[in-house]
Amino acid sequence: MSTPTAGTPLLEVTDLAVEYRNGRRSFRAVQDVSFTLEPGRTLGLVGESGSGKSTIGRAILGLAPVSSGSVRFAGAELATMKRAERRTLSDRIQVIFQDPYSSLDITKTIGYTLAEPLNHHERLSREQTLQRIRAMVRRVGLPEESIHRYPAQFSGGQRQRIAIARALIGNPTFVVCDEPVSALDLSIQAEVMNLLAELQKSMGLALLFISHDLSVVRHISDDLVVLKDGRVVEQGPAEQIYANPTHPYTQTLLAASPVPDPDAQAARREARRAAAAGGRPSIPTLERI
Ligand SMILES: Nc1ncnc2c1ncn2[C@@H]1O[C@H](COP(=O)(O)OP(=O)(O)OP(=O)(O)O)[C@@H](O)[C@H]1O
Repeated sequence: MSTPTAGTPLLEVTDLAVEYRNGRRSFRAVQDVSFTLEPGRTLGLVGESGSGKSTIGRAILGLAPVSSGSVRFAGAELATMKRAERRTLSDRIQVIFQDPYSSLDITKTIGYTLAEPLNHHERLSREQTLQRIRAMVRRVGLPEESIHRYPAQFSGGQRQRIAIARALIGNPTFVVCDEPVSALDLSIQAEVMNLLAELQKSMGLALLFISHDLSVVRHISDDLVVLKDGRVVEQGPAEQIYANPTHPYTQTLLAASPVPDPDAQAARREARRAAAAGGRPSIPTLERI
């Protein structure tokens, strides 16, 4: 499998349709969805509850039934890929879910949880494994001694940091982030989003960032796909869509975004200046802007 270079899509979703079957009944949750994601970029996938966002994320991960269309990752067709072959990609494709408990084994120490992906894919000595784990734990802003503790001994925000560490320790190129901050308090959401934005940049990750909340994806997304009832209603560069949403549904979603706050607006202007100067803006606060 080739490694794409900048300008070449890492992920190419074309005319995707997903149909859930329950006995003789079937339900088409997603149809005619197409988008691309280049290495090192972030695509925000937004829409109301039930619009099909998680279904698309799961289809990419091989967890939802693709009925037609194509999902290509680094040139390989994922939609029809056998499970064993897909497993070989698990060091390159990772996922962060809303609820960190779903990706953390509560009976295992954090050190054990972080060692697992490394043991699967890399031949490291015990000392090298420990070094990688300690470095990753520090990188997500937790003390090194965290590796001896269990998930229940951490707050929700800290647990999400651990889930992020687990997803990233094997150096993936692409991460599906499915509502990763929705279950967290607003102030903690900002911290975790800043962490994700920093790691995305420093590790050159491509992110598919799923959220029902436009204000959450605003600062991190290069491009946006807006979904309604399983179909794309609008897509393009994020700044363009935020500045000039053309579809009434996007306008409604944006209008439903909470009322601007003067401090947050000033912070946003500052962030735009930073972006224009060449850097990706940090996310100063995630109050509803
Ligand atoms: N396993 C399933 N079987 C049948 N229908 C499903 C299944 N999973 C999801 N659906 C339906 O597919 C539609 C899209 O669901 P999906 O979870 O993808 O939406 P979403 O935009 O991620 O919403 P939410 O944020 O609430 O999860 C919904 O109508 C949902 O009820």
